[in-house]
Amino acid sequence: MMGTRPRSARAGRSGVVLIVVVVGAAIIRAGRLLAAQRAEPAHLAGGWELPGGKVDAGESETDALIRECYEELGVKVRPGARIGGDWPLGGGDDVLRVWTAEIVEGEPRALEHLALRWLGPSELYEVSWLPGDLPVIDLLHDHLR
Ligand SMILES: Nc1nc2c([nH]c(=O)n2[C@H]2C[C@H](O)[C@@H](COP(=O)(O)OP(=O)(O)OP(=O)(O)O)O2)c(=O)[nH]1
Repeated sequence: MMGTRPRSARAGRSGVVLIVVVVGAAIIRAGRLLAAQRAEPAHLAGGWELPGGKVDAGESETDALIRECYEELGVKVRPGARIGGDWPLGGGDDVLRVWTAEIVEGEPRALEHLALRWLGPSELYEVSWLPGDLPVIDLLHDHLR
């Protein structure tokens, strides 16, 4: 969530499309999905998301997923299957790319989030997901049943 590392966006001259790739981890355990409540920035605070964040320049997407889960949750994860393709974020060219992920070490803690919740299929829509996440959550709903 935090940091000042260079990003993988293609910045620069006019005509070049800027794309920020955000990776998200669908951590599912015993039929429940791990949801995380954002602490910042102010306009997103309180919204719920999949743990993850922006891919750094030169970093693979799955390495970014592993890094973000360690930074945000204090756990080591192993990425699994990709869930869908590019999920559009916020009306621009930014996209969310989601993988299932298995925790191989540690127990998740909210190191950068306000709260964490393990949501079963009947609880999945009890939290206010960030708008861009809703189509992904619909798809993940099928994985939980
Ligand atoms: N991690 C994550 N971000 C999401 C999801 N859905 C969604 O719209 N976003 C948005 C929120 C943010 O605008 C952006 C991710 O930014 P971030 O702040 O988490 O990224 P980062 O960890 O690399 O942090 P930073 O250095 O830019 O502060 O993507 C989601 O499910 N997970």
